[in-house]
Amino acid sequence: MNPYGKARLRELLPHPSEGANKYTRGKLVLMAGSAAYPGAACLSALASQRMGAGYTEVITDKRAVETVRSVGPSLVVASDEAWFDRPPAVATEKHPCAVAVGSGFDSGEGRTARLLFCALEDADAPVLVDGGALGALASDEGRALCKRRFVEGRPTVATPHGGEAARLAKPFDLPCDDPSRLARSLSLAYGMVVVLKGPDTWISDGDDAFCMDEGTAALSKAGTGDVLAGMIGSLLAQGLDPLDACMLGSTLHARAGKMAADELTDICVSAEDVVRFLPHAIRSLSSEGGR
Ligand SMILES: NC(=O)C1=CN([C@@H]2O[C@H](COP(=O)(O)OP(=O)(O)OC[C@H]3O[C@@H](n4cnc5c(N)ncnc54)[C@H](OP(=O)(O)O)[C@@H]3O)[C@@H](O)[C@H]2O)[C@@H](O)CC1
Ligand SMILES: Nc1ncnc2c1ncn2[C@@H]1O[C@H](COP(=O)(O)OP(=O)(O)O)[C@@H](O)[C@H]1O
Repeated sequence: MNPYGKARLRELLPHPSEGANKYTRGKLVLMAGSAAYPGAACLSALASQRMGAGYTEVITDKRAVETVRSVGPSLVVASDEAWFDRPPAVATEKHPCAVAVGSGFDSGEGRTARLLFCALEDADAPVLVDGGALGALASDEGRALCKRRFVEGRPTVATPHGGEAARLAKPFDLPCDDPSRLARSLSLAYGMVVVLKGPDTWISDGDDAFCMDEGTAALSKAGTGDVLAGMIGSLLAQGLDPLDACMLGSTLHARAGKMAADELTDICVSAEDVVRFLPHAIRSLSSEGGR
């Protein structure tokens, strides 16, 4: 039975406590964007802020810095050149944090694997892997680092679409015809929580596989996956358990897409609209009755 009914999801909403400050609410270090795809970093960062993280710091290619800065003055933005000299992200009970890496990365660039491996190796905090970094996760070194994080109890989450999931499945020769089975087998093979995106989204921690089927084809537009990565990263940064963060983030993303389509038509919805309608999705979940 799926325990993620309305009541459970409502309980997971990360309302700030009375005495909260931006650090106690959680910091997402978002390693995203490239010269080719600066927009993905913008979408993920705006989604992270809307989803409640107290502090969203974007680490991006130096050629994308100004673009990302221009979408939101409250974003803290830095070039990835200084990344390797920084102290690693460490999550504590007082100051939760998470790292999201890969949305808008260019899989053809050498920096992609370097940044991913550095995040997987150093971060003593949940790490979400998305987009252009998923190919490097499937490499020998990526798989070994992921397994090590699992053994050490450091959570990793991956958010592949069907094409990216097939790349992750290849080194293990996993069959890709059944999404529920694929989400579960990828989770077990890598030691991570998997969000396998598609018309239905399958979420697995290796033990269970849950279907999130509240989406709409209006979401099938470039950038909506970058928004989802920012939302789930933000929830991880606020200290939610990885499976809870994936279920709540995916459901709110689907509902925001539906509410946007109700107002704008299923033709017109863009990734930016999903971010814009997120508050409506949160308000509707907060006020809904029922289990
Ligand atoms: N505004 C921006 O900056 C944006 C930046 N973005 C960034 O771009 C980077 C590259 O990401 P990407 O998804 O565009 O390309 P890639 O990883 O090569 O996969 C595409 C190939 O996989 C296959 N495929 C199979 N199933 C599939 C499915 N369900 N959904 C989609 N594809 C599926 C399909 O092949 P087919 O099966 O059709 O032969 C297809 O040819 C990444 O970092 C991302 O974050 C984007 O988010 C857009 C907005
Ligand atoms: N037909 C569909 N019905 C419901 N949701 C969909 C559909 N097509 C795509 N989506 C959702 O839209 C998002 C697309 O993510 P992704 O493929 O990574 O796009 P991008 O890389 O362009 O950001 C996912 O959350 C996916 O579940």
